Amino acid sequence: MATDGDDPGDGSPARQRKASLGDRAAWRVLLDQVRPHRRTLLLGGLLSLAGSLAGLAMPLMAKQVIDAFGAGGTTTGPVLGLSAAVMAGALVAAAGRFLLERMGETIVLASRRTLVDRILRLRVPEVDRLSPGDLLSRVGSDTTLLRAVCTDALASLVGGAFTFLGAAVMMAVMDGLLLGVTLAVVALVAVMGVVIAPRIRRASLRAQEALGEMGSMLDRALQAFRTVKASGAEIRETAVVTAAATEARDRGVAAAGWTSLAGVGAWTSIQLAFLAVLGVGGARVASGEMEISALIAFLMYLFYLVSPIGQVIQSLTQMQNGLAAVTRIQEIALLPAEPVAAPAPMPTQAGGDPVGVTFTDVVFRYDEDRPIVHHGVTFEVPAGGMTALVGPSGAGKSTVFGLIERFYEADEGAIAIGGRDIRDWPLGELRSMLGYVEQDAPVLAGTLRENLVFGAPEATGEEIARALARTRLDDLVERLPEGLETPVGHRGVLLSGGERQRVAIARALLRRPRLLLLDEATSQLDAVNELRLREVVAEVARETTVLVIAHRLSTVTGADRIVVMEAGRVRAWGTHDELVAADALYRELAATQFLVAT
Ligand SMILES: Nc1ncnc2c1ncn2[C@@H]1O[C@H](COP(=O)(O)OP(=O)(O)OP(=O)(O)O)[C@@H](O)[C@H]1O
Repeated sequence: MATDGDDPGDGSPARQRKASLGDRAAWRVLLDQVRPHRRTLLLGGLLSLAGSLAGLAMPLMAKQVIDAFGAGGTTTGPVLGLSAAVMAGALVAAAGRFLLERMGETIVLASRRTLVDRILRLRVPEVDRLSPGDLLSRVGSDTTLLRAVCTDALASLVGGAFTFLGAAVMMAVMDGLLLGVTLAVVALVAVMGVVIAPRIRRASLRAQEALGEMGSMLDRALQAFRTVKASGAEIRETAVVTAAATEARDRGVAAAGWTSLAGVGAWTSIQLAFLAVLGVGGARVASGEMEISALIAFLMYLFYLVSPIGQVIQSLTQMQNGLAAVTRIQEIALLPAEPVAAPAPMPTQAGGDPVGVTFTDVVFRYDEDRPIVHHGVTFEVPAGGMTALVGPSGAGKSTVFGLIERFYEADEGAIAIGGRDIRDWPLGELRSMLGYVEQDAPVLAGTLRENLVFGAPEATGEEIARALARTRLDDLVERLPEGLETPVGHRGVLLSGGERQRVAIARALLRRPRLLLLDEATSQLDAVNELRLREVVAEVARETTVLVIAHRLSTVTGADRIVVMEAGRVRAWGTHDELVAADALYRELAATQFLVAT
C-alpha cells in the first residue's frame, strides 16, 4: 500500500519540501469535491440503477422466450417486451450518465478555480521554488484526470455496483449453490485489486510528475526562446524536453502494465466463473435438479455479475489516477499563501501623501540554507523627494524592495512605512500605497492599455493620457497602428527595452503611489531615453517619495540623498558631494563601471 509521504522519486529540495498527501487524505479530498453534488450523484446513480434493472429483466425474459419456444407458444409478446426493456434501459442509463458527466465538468471547474486562486495567492518564496511549467500542468492535465474520476469512474462504479448487487440477488433467488461458486472466483479478483490498486496510483503519480517536469523544461526553453536560438541550443533543449517526455512515457507504461494485469485478472475471472458454473450447473441439469433454461438465465446473470467487476476494476484504476492528481493539486493547496484581502481602494490624489520608510537592524536570508543577505540593515528614507540606493551587485538592494512589498518577511529587526510597522498594515492596503517598477520592467501579453491600467483598473482616460505624457509615451501611442489598443506581444516583445521601462513606470504612476520603488534598468539606454526617464523620475519625486536603486551616475547626482550598501550592510549615506568626499566605495562606484556615467 502507498504510505503517507511517499517519496515522489526525485530528491530535489523543492520536491522534498512539498507536503505529501496520504491515501486516506487524498480520498477525503476527492470526496469533499463530490460532496456538494451528492444529489446529482444520487439521481445519476438512481437512473443508472433503473437502467440496470431494465437490463436485469433481460435474462428472465429470455428464459420466458425459451420456455415459450419449448412449449410451442408465441414469442412475439416476450420479444417485444424484451426490446422495450432494452430501449428504456439504455435511455435511462444515458440520462444518468449525462448527469454524472455534467457533475464531473462542474467539479473540474471548481478545482481549477480554487487552484488558480491559490497559485496567484501563494507567497513569493514558494513560487520562487516552483516551476511555472509544472504549475500549468497541475491546472491543466491533473484537473482533467479528476474529471475522468468524477464521470467515468464514478458512473461506472455506481452503475456497476448496482448491477452487481441486482444480479447477485437474482442469482441467489435462482440457485444459491451456483452463486456461491461464482462468488468464490470473484473474491480472488477482489484480492488482486487490493494489491494492484496502490501500485497503479504510485505509477500514475510519477507519470504526472514527469509530465509536470516536461512542462517546466518546455517553459524554460520558451522563456529564453531567443537565447536558445542564439546559443544554437535547439537540439539540446529538444533533447532535455524529450527526456522528460520519455520519462512520462516510461512511468505511464508502468501504470499501463499494472492496469493490464488487473484487466487480465478480471477477464480470467469471468472465464473461470463461467466454466465453473457451466461445470457445476451442467451436472445439475444432467441430474434433473435444474432446468436448462434456468442454467441459461443463470449464465446470463453471471455476465451481469462479472462484467461490472471489469468496470469496477477499471473505475478503481481511474480512481487511482484521480487520487494521484488530487495529491498533486493538494500539494499546491497546502503551500503557504497570503491572506485573502479585498484589494484596498487606490489612494486618492488628495489622500495620497508621500510616506517615508525606515529599516531598523533588519536581518534577512531567503531560506534557512541560504547565506544571510541583510546583516542588520538600518536606514531612513524621509517622506517626499528622491532617495537612491547604490552598491555593488549582490549588495542586497533589490532585496530591500522585496521586503518593503512584503514578498518576504524579515527575520529580525523592523521595517516601518509612514511610521507604522509593515506587519501592522493590512497587506492589500500596504501594497496599494506602493508603486513598484522591477529592473526588467515586465510587460504582460495584452494591449498597451491593459498594461497601463493593470494596477489601477479604474483609471480614467484623462489619467492615462497624463501618465503617457509624463513618461513621454504619447509619441509612441500616436505611432502605433491601433494606439492604446495595440497588442504588445508575449512579455511585451513588440516594444523596445526603453519603451517597456516607460510602460512599467506609467503603470506604477497610475496607481498614484505614496512611495515609488524603482529598480533602475542596468541596460544602457540611449541618451534621449535616459534623459526622458530622469526628467520623469525627478518630476514624480516632487509629488511622492521615490526610492530608486540607481545604476547611473546621472540618477544619483539628481537624488536628494543616497544610501550606500555593501555586502548586506549600509556603509554610508549622504548627498553625492558628501559621499564623494567621505566614502571610498562610493567614490569608486561613481568613478567606475558600477555607476554608468551618461
Ligand atoms: N529569490 C532569491 N532567492 C534566493 N537568493 C536570492 C534571491 N534573490 C536574490 N538572492 C540573493 O541575495 C543576494 C542579494 O541580491 P539582491 O538582488 O538584493 O542584490 P542587488 O544588490 O539588488 O544586486 P544587483 O545590483 O545585481 O541587482 C544575492 O547574493 C542573490 O544571489
